[in-house]
Amino acid sequence: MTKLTSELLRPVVPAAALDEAALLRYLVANVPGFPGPAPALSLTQFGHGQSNPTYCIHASAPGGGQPRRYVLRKKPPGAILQSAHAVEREYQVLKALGDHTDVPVPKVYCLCTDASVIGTPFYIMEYLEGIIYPDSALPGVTPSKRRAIYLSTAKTLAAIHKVDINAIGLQKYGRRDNYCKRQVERWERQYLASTGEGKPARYQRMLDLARWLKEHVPEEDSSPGPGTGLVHGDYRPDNLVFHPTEDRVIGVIDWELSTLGNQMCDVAYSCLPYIIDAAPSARTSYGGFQDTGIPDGIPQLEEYLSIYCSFAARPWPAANWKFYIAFSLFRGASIYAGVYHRWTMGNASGGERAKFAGRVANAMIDCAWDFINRVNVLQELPSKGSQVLGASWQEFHREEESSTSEKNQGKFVPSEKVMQLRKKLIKFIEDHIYPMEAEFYKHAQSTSRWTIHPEEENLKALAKKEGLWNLFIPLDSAARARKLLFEDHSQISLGSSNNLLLGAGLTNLEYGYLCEIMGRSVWAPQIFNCGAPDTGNMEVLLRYGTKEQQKQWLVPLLEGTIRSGFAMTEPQVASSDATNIECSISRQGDFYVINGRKWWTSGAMDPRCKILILMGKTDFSAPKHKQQSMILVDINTPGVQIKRPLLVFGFDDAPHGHAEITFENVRVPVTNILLGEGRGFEIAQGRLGPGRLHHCMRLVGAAERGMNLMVERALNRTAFGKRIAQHGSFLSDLAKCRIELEQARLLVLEAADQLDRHGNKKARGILAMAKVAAPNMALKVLDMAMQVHGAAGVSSDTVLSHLWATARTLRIADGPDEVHLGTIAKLELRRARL
Ligand SMILES: Cc1cc2nc3c(=O)[nH]c(=O)nc-3n(C[C@H](O)[C@H](O)[C@H](O)COP(=O)(O)OP(=O)(O)OC[C@H]3O[C@@H](n4cnc5c(N)ncnc54)[C@H](O)[C@@H]3O)c2cc1C
Repeated sequence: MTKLTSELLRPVVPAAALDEAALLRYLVANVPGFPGPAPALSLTQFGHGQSNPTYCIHASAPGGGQPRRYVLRKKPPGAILQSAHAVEREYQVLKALGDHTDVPVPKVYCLCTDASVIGTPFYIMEYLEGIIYPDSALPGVTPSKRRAIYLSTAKTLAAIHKVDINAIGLQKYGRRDNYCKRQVERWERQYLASTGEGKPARYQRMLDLARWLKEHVPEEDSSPGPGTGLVHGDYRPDNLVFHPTEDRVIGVIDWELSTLGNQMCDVAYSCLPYIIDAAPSARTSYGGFQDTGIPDGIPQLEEYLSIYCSFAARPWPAANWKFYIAFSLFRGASIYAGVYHRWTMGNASGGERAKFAGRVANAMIDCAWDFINRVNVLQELPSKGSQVLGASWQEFHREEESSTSEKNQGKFVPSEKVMQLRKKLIKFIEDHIYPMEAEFYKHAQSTSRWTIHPEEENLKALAKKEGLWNLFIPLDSAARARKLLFEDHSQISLGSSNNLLLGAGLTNLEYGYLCEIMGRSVWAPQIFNCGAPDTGNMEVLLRYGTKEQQKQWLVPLLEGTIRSGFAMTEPQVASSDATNIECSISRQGDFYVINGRKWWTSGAMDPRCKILILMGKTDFSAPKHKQQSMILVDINTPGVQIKRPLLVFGFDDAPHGHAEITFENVRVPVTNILLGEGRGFEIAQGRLGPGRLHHCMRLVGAAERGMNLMVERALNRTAFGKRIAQHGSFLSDLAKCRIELEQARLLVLEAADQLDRHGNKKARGILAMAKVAAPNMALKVLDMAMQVHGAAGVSSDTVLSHLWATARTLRIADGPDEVHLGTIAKLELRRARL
């Protein structure tokens, strides 16, 4: 169940009606930009939440036009507990955060402390249209989205906790020391005030719990040191507004309980869904995820915590976890007891649900005692393991990366420019691509599979805007195209808002550090316009295309408005030996006529595919390596027929696909020949060198993703009384995977470096080594990752099986292993003879 902010609005109940005329006068005078001079005003009320009544103001200017919306938040009417419902403090913290930090909060406009206007103080803030998830189990949300929502929740909490309170003027917002001690006393007092004679019944176990907490306050609570600072105080899903389409928090709301203090209380409170389902309802059972099972996609508690710890740079909280959870339950119980008390007096703002709040309060108290009596509440990790968890696996590697680059020495140390691009890429993939993977898969399995998911084009536009576009283009190829296309000052417009169509001026080695990142998701490369076979085809056009060919086909490929295919392989001949190719290209006047059958033309099923580079024979009687030519074929030329999509272990890789295609008397202009008749092999060498290496780079990235998923799984899954990560066999397999991965990565980087320094021909030995090593390594790592995932690993519920299937094809595609091994062996023997 998800709710748009607007869906939470209800008509204002008579008891909550405000003096609209007085309010309007105040708004016109005090809210900058409020529609004036005499706007029409209407009010609705937010139906969720149990604390300060919150209204939506709809204001339209007299002449009509789009009404503007604002949010008004006020103290509840009637007698209220001292220090509760302090809207003035909410306003103060929202203003400080909004003005000085990146913490997502609604903008505040004004604070009215004059109770004569509408009966109580209130403030006005921005209306955020977004999604609120009232149920922590996120029913009706896809698993990948659930995961993204939880990760964003953890990261946003970390962002709040990292705020420098001195820098934003909140140093006097509360005391940082002895927070828990003071809180236990405060909430005990509130509980006593909400229960007892003439009020709802008091539960003795709550008073016992208060005593236990006072006796177990952690040592760290007594000083204002690390781990203290801004505390939200009620950090849970329904106080977060998410972006309508992206899974990120756009507004943290309800700061009523915020103060300075011990931030681990916020963390534990945000973890309560794992312990208890505290939503007030008529239920009698309140088990959290750890009792009822974690909904698919929601990370394990340890992972959620590790993300928080890594982003907030906080140590693993196992030592005092029992206290913090028990405290959160205690505080929750006191809050609910207050809500229930207000309901019995008829002034709870949360409507009918408040009548169940008393029941939930008692369930929280019982749950706290059950938790206290448990032997193990959070995995005590050995110091090294907890370091990894505390920094999260990805962060751990990121830290390693940045410390390496800081030293700025050694052969494979990326430059600052590359590191910046790499960071940007990682962020882009984590923020925009991982969260869409499940959706892309769903689309690729639906009846619309051969169409493009609209979000793919949106993400391409975003990637281009961020300068993450065509990064694969090597310096020398870019230089040639730039010269050809622009030197004569012709009016060729690249038609793009940025000038990055010819890449970022990177060497193959530099691109290696980036291409690897793209390999982590099968959907990523094309979003950065760096997917095969387009990159190889663009490379051919960049290096060998005439000016006219570049204008017609290269420019739209660079723009990403069309896609392309490479048609070499034929079903009837062993195509690993390209001299076998039989497709004929015969000249007839101003045309070439093509006849033949191709298969495995990747990308040709894509509706955006407009151009094929076809390899065939122009002269069957020429010397063996001079018979072949490459020619451009518009896919819509009469005689080109797509016969069927081929499947790779059942994956058809829609919407790009791998096509079987027939060519029957296909006539293309002679100007479509590339470089000249008989020069196909020459081009193939130029195309396949970098292209092959890109596959290897991506395979390193795919393996790294496999490692990542494998480690996360092993840390979170228990078998035979231990985490999988604690079983000896796993540890040695994991270590071996890491060794193989690093070996392959170094080989790939070395090949890229040699390609840059010596060119294709001289680097062919090391290129062949990388081409054999990378897929075999990736297969081993991904296989191990699948093994650790058990049945889930071979299903389509994780990305592993698809990554594995793709890696397996690369022991064949772009030349089978045996051919590359032959190249390596020949060079070895030749060296021995010298
Ligand atoms: C997913 C995928 C995508 C592809 N995309 C494209 C594409 O876009 N365009 C395109 O043109 N092609 C593409 N291909 C085809 C691919 O390039 C060929 O499959 C590959 O070149 C091998 O050719 P073949 O299938 O005819 O195998 P064959 O040449 O028949 O070889 C079969 C086997 O024979 C053995 N063998 C071959 N040579 C030797 C040797 N010298 N020594 C010892 N053993 C040997 C190897 O075990 C080899 O696997 C793709 C293939 C796949 C699986």
